[in-house]
Amino acid sequence: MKKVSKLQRQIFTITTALALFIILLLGISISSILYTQGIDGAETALRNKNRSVTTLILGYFAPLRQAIEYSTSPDSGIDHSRFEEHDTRQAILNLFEVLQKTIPNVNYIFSGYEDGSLLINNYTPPADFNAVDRPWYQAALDMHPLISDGMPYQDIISKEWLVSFGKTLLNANEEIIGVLSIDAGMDTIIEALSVKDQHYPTVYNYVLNTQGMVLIHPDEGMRDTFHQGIYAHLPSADVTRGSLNYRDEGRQFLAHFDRIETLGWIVVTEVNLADIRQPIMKTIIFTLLMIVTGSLLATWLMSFVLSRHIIAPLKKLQNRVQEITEGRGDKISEYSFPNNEIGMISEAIEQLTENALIHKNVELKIKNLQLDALSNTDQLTEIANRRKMLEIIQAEINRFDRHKTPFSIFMFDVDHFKRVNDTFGHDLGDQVLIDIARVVRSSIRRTDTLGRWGGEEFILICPETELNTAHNVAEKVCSAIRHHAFPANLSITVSLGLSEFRSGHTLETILAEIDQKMYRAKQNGRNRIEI
Ligand SMILES: Nc1nc2c(ncn2[C@@H]2O[C@H](COP(=O)(O)OP(=O)(O)OP(=O)(O)O)[C@@H](O)[C@H]2O)c(=O)[nH]1
Repeated sequence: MKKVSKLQRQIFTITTALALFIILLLGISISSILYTQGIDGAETALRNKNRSVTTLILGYFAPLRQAIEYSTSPDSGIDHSRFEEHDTRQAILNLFEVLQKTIPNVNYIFSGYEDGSLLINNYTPPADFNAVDRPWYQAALDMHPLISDGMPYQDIISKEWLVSFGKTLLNANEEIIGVLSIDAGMDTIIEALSVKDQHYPTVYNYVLNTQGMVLIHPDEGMRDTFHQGIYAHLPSADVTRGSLNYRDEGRQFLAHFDRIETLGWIVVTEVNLADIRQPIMKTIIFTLLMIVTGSLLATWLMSFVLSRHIIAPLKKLQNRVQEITEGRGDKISEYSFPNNEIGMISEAIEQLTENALIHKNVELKIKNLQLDALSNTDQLTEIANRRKMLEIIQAEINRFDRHKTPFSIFMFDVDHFKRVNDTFGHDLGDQVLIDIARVVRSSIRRTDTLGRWGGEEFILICPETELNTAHNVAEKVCSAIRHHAFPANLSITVSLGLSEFRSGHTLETILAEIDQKMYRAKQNGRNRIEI
């Protein structure tokens, strides 16, 4: 698995935190908007439903009420005070028949009189029938001189739901002589009340009378009961319609009501709030899920894009700098930095690193050279030391082995040097050794190498030099020392052993040989050359 970089993790954490913050803000505002919209929508649906049901009821009963008004008024041409006369009775029955046929939904139209008699077509009342005792008669008396409220009731025989309206009949002296009433079928109204709303199927309608008694309700059990829940929350009678929110038996309801004054009905359209909340909550949860998914996807996409455009070049830069610092800087990088600020900065850093490294390398080379010089040079005389001389001799031996190039080696030791030290001190002794090195170097070829072998012993190597020539060089060296003006007018001589390297010699044997020759020169009186 690809390792996630620290920067990548930081970008991811920041963008995710930002996304969660946005989700929280969006979530709160969208939830509250959706909730308010949902409730508003339900309220509008309740209002519209209620309006349509009320309009239907009004439209349904209007012709019935007109028929009552007409039949009880002098316009009908009937004098009801003469109801006992045969012709009048016949005229009344004829009028009833016409109205029954022409007005839809009319079941019966009839009139009852003070004497208990009833005028009606196609109906035979029971033997003990007394019109004055019937509820419709009483209702009309109660509402005199207006038409009584619509009073729903169930027919005893057919079990059909009916509604009746009535109005008092008056004589010339404006005295009540009877009641004219219409019975109408309620099927159309009950059907209209029970039609479900397409968007809010749990919405239902019912009808109360002005005293809060349930006249019509989809739940049969509620009929003729007092609806305390809503009645307690209904505003005063002068408010004809409106919305209300009430709690009943632990449940909360949203309702819209409309008073139909001519009928004495209150048409209520309501819904249990829990039924409305459920789809709203579903919509909110679905929307929130979409927001969360969308925001997180956008965040991850943003992290990915940022990674591509920021982290990838930085990672490349990191690798490139590492390559350079590990000495693999000459490797051609397959990656080209992007053409933006990051790319420019990356290239600048790459260049800086390269320059810094080149500078460091130069410094290192100088230091190495200095170190090399120090390890190969004698501190006092500044000529090659024993280690370096061994290297040079070995190189000459190798050349000899390959090309048979001749070379000679000298070893010389300062005579009675101890006395110099003892007499003039160590510092002066040092100065003598420095002078010897300088004098000898100036009297030999550039290709010859002088080195200090240790103490007051020196060694000289002369490449491409045979014994005879080497002997001359030795003479020249000894003479130069002898004639040099040393401090304190000291007269310095050396004893010198000299050999030409020949086949059969090795590094060890040639060194041993010249050492012995030098020793012999000492033995033979010093200030001399032994070949
Ligand atoms: N000042 C000085 N003295 C040195 C140095 N290296 C060796 N010596 C001295 O050189 C002297 C060498 O003495 P010896 O080995 O007895 O030889 P010599 O006195 O030169 O006598 P012969 O070699 O027999 O002629 C010693 O006193 C060393 O201390 C140096 O770097 N500086």
